[in-house]
Formats: sequence, C-alpha cells, structure tokens
Amino acid sequence: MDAWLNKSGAVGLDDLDLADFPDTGRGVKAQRPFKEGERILTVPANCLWTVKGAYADPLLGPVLQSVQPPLSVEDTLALYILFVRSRESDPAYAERQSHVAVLPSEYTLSMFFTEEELRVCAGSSLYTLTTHLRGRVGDDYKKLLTSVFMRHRDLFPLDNFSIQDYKWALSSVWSRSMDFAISEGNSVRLIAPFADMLNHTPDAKQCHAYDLSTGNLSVLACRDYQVGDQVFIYYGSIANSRLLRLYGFVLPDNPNDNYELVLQTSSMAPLYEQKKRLWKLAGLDEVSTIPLTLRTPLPDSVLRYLRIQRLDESELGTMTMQIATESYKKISDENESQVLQFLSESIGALLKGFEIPLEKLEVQLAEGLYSPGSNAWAAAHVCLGEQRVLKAAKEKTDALLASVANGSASLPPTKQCANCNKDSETARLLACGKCRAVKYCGRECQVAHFKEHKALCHSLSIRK
Ligand SMILES: C[S@@+](CC[C@H](N)C(=O)[O-])C[C@H]1O[C@@H](n2cnc3c(N)ncnc32)[C@H](O)[C@@H]1O
Repeated sequence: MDAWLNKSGAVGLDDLDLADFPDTGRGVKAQRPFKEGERILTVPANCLWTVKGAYADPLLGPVLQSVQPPLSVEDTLALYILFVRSRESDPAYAERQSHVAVLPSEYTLSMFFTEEELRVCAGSSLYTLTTHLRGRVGDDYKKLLTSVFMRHRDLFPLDNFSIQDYKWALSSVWSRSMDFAISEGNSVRLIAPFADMLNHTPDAKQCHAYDLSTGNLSVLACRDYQVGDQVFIYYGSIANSRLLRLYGFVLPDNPNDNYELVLQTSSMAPLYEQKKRLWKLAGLDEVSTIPLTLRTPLPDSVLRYLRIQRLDESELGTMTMQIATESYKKISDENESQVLQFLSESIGALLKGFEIPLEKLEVQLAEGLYSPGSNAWAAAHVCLGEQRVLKAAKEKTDALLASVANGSASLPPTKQCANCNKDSETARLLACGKCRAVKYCGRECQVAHFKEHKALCHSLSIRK
C-alpha cells in the first residue's frame, strides 16, 4: 500500500509507521517529533475511495449508473470495496487491493454481537437501534441482490458478495470513512488509505482536512508528538452507543454519552393542528428526538415540546406570545406540573426498562464480571452511560417538579374530584391520604388517577 501511495504523490509516509498499541489496537506511530498544527500526512485524491471514484471505475461505474434509484453513498462505497476485493487476478485493481488487504478481517460493531452479549444492554437505545440495523442491513442486501448481483452475475459472483461480505464492507465504510461538508447541504464521504489507520482520541478537535481544490486529504498534528507516540485524529463528539454501533469500541466514562429522547404526540390529541404549528414556530418537529446528556440532562427544548403538547385552549395565546418573543418559561403551574410529572414518570419507565439496573451494573463492572475490551463489557458501558444520563434527567425533573409545587399558588382544585371532576356539591370528596392536597369522589377514582398524581403527590408531601 505504501508503494502505491508514495508513487501516487502521498506526503509524510516515511515519518509514520503502523504499530500495535495496548488500548486501541493497531494505530499509527510517529517516527519523528511533530509540532501541534504541523501537516503530518497527505493522501492524494486519486487514492481515496469516493462515490465519484466508484462511478469512474470502467467495470463498476456502468453498473452503478444503471441502478435506479441510485445506491446510497454507504452502499456505493461498500460495493466498491467488495468489487475491488473480488478482482483477485486483475492487475488493474492490484494497487487498490493493497489497501483492502490491510483492512481488518472482522469487526466488533454491535451488529455482530451474539444475543447474549447484546442482552447486557437490553433497554438501551443501542439494543433497539442494533436490532433495527440488523433488519435494515438484511433488507438493503436483498435490494442489492435483485438490483445488482442477480443482473450482473459475471461481475458479482455470490461467493464474494454474500450478506457476510456486505456486512463486512459496510462496517469498513462506517468505521473508516470521513465526512466533509463541501458546500451548504453538500458533503463528501471518503476513505483515505493509511489515514484510515489513525485511531480516535476524545482530547482533540478535528485535525483532518479535505482540500476542495485538489481533492487531497490531509492530517495535521492535533498536539505535539515525540518519536514513538501514537498519532490520533478526532472522530467527533460521539456517544458510546454510536461508537459501538458504527466503530465497534467504547470510551469508558465518555463525556459525550447521551440518551436520545423521542417525543411524539398522537395526531388524535386535542388541538393537534394548532400544536403542530406551535412546535414548528418553536423550532421543533412533531416527532422530536432530543439528546439528553450529563452536561445538559434536561434541555429546554424538552420542556418547550411538552409545554406545547400539554397546553389547553386558554393557554394557546400565552405560548404564541412566548414563541414570538423567544422568552420560554412555564405557561402555568398546572401545565408545568403536568409536564414535569409526565416527564418524571416517562423517564422512570425508561429506567425500569433496562434489564440490568444502574447500581447492579456498576457493581458488575467494578467486580470485573465483564472482561475489559470484550463485547459484553462494551455493551455494559453503553448501558451504564445511558442510565446515568437518564438518572440525572429524572433528578433534574423531580427537583423542578418540587419547586413548582413549592412555589405554586394554584394547587389542584380542591372542590373537585381530581379524576372525574365531580364537584363537592354532588359528591362527598375525600383527600389523598398522603399529600392531602388532592381530592377524590371515591377509591376507584383515586386508583385510576394514581399514575398521574404520583409525582406531584410526592413533591407536595416533601413540601409538607
Ligand atoms: C479508522 S480505524 C483506525 C484503525 C484501526 N485501529 C485498524 O487497525 O484498522 C477505526 C477503528 O479503530 C479502532 N479504534 C479507533 N480509535 C479507538 C480508540 N480510541 N479505542 C479503541 N479502538 C479504537 C476501532 O476498532 C475503530 O473501528
């Protein structure tokens, strides 16, 4: 591979070497000192794997052009890699094959986990997304089978283009490709031979660059390096769930860990059309996916979404005014406690959905139940990170709920049953035994209302 790259005009290879490192596995070692910001490596445009390159290939290009709708960027690159690999005795592909030959023979992305390994993170978004991903990859392979492989059997013998081959090639694309924005809404995705041997460090900022005018890919030193140091690049601010899904590794105590909270509302909900308009004006979608993180466990956008979701007709105007002035705050005590109560219960339910609860997982990891670096250990770290984020979000929500209750001038109506609204003139109302602030016309209503009332009851009881 080095000979091909050097011949094609690569710069810097003599100062770098491949080596095995204890935590990251194979990576790139500095052969001379580098100063921060210095250019370490340039891989020329004609050696990169790009969609443009795939279409320019004299054999693969015409096939790609004949597929309608066109293949996705990921599929095109995966097919390009597999195609080059399959041209075993064709000298026209020998140079590119020298790169394919040094790609890992297998990957540790979560899609390859056994059921037992994946179960460690049951309840996490990784578990759900990996299950979906497996289905999607299977479907995409079937599409390739009918739109490409079966139509051109001479170019794509199934021995070299099986579903296992496809998964391997996709993993190569996910874990080794780089994305660069080249203009508004346009980006280029590429794999750069040798630069794809650089491992990730979270302690840097982006230190690889794509030159639009030449099409070359360069790597800069993200800090000073001494001879023998591992040279890193920065893959981005990525949570462990994504790292494991697309790269096959995790970073313990990853500060970017998150939980992607999906907020949605039934289109049958009251005032749905008005609320849809308000979400849009407030910069939200009717189905909003909002990442909760340890730094920001409860982003304002979550409250903004839920305040709109729960508002009644008399509150539409207040919300519209808030949006117009971009001064978001609670709409009313009642709306706010409903929002926070719902959120607290929903996060509580998400936490309960984890097969291994946080405290148990912490003990298991501390006692070394999972061998460090193994798939189950990586899954445990994702599970840990997501639960820590959710726990922080619940704590923040409960604190807000308590403060709403503490500062609330308008507690729930005391002359009506909190469940069926019967008033005290038509029914004998009895107060909730715990908070004594809410009343019911009977046991049946109290039981029916318990789920909704629980969090507020708790905060009102603390207040007492
Ligand atoms: C772009 S490649 C880097 C070269 C790769 N180590 C190799 O031997 O081919 C990305 C892969 O390297 C590994 N990797 C990168 N950064 C890592 C890190 N900080 N810790 C552990 N593994 C890492 C993961 O397997 C990831 O999928």
